[in-house]
Amino acid sequence: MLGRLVPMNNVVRLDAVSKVYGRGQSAVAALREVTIGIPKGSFTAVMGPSGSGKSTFLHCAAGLDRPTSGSVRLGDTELSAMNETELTELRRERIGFVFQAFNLVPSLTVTQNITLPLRLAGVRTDEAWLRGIVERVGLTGRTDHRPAQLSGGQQQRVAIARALVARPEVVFGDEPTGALDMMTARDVLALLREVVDGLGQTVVMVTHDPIAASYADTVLFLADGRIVDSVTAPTVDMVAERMTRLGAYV
Ligand SMILES: Nc1ncnc2c1ncn2[C@@H]1O[C@H](COP(=O)(O)OP(=O)(O)OP(=O)(O)O)[C@@H](O)[C@H]1O
Repeated sequence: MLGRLVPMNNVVRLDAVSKVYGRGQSAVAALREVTIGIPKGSFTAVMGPSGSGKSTFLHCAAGLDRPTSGSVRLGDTELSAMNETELTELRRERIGFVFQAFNLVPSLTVTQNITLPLRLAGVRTDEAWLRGIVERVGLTGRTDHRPAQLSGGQQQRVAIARALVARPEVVFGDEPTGALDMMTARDVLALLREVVDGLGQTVVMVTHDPIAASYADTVLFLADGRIVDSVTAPTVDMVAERMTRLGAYV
């Protein structure tokens, strides 16, 4: 049924990925044989009831955690074969992250926060690219400010710029609008949409919010560790209806 979601140009591919936490009687199967491809230049939202495996999916797909079995590939790179140092390097150089808590360094300016991943990787900043990113996220004129001088939405824009600065193959978001009020959240979601449409970036975002999910091209629904449904060109109502059917709001 999900075959049409797995074309050849996948940036990320999970094959039969399972994740079991703990052992014996206390073992919890958080993911069960999940197979999915994330096409290049797509915006994917991952939804599901609490405990359905969303965070585990994101962590396995992004090389933050290892599956118990199965394969995770970023481009042609098989992640399960990598050691911790290699995974750290891969995350730094090839993956962008945007979290609910913006995770900015308070003592650094906007520009210094954005370019931090490059400095950690020992890579020179491409000034023209940086200017373009800063402009795209709407922070021109704020580059010397510190995080405390910015609103929540502006801080998340810094985090998005930081996620984009190394030209990653994919950006993973874990509830990126979870800490924002609705209006600000919509601005940030529109920015993520624009990053996909304008830069061809691939974005995968875990969210509880049907409005947030409606900005994506495809919504994947997890239940009990499995992808049980997907919706393309989602509307808020379609997403809310699916979530209700999965028992998320009852
Ligand atoms: N470190 C862990 N040790 C043991 N069990 C865990 C661990 N992390 C997650 N789990 C269990 O795995 C299952 C999936 O958890 P996960 O956090 O991926 O779900 P989720 O959909 O992200 O939930 P939520 O929406 O509440 O954040 C749950 O049953 C959870 O209790």
